[in-house]
Amino acid sequence: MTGPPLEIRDLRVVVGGQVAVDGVDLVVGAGERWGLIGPSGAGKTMTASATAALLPPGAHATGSVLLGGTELVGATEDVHRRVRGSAVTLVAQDSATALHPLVPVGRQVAAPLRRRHGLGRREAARRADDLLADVGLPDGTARCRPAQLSGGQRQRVALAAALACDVALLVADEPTAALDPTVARDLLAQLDRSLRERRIALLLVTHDLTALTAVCDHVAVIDHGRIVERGPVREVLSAPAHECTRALVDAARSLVPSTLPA
Ligand SMILES: Nc1ncnc2c1ncn2[C@@H]1O[C@H](COP(=O)(O)OP(=O)(O)OP(=O)(O)O)[C@@H](O)[C@H]1O
Repeated sequence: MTGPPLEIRDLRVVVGGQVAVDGVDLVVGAGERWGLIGPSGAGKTMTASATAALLPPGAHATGSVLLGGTELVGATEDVHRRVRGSAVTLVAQDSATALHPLVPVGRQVAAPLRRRHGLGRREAARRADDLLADVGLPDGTARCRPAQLSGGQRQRVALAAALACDVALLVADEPTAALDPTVARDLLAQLDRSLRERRIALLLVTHDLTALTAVCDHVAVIDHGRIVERGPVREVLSAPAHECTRALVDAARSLVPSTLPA
């Protein structure tokens, strides 16, 4: 890999005739954990989708998104397919729904290990067991089908599958939005540990400033498709300079007064 895990320059995304992302610049260095926050409709998901080579049909991107030196903007679907799972992987709010309902989850975690890393069946199964244990799932989980697991356990399986890809950058779009607060907190703690151990960089899209402070070291605030403020999480949240950031911090404080930096 050459260059940082992610380097976005002057990214513009037009979708449905609307400018969803309007000149975003963002560099995520090796092992850095960036949060992307902003009001609804600000362009967070479109930025994350462009980064994960997963823009919806009809969306048109210009500018540059370099993943470990590979340009995604204007690249063919072949290039996009190649970087997904080798340079970047996405965990979304509904990633668990992407699991096949009839296939034991161990085989689903093992699949990228076999496909991308060429491991044999036994070795891949052993690695999948390790990964499921690493994300805090009990022994025997590998044999379960998704319906036998809770929502939080299924999101952990999705995280294990993402870690199996051994990428430099994980993009997570509201990975805990569908979980209750306790389960969400545990999953975020797990995400934090897993990324630290592997030195994987993160781009986390979230509405939840508690999640942001739990996992990220840096934050970028996006409004109307533009980044309006960025910096270390504690600095930005304790002294927000832009009115959009102030509104997000005030709203979060009114809900959970004690969990944000003073
Ligand atoms: N598939 C689509 N077709 C047309 N317009 C879209 C599509 N997806 C998003 N948009 C528009 O692009 C803009 C940015 O959307 P995006 O989903 O990136 O916002 P967001 O910041 O993630 O919002 P939220 O926090 O509500 O998920 C919005 O104006 C939205 O209406």
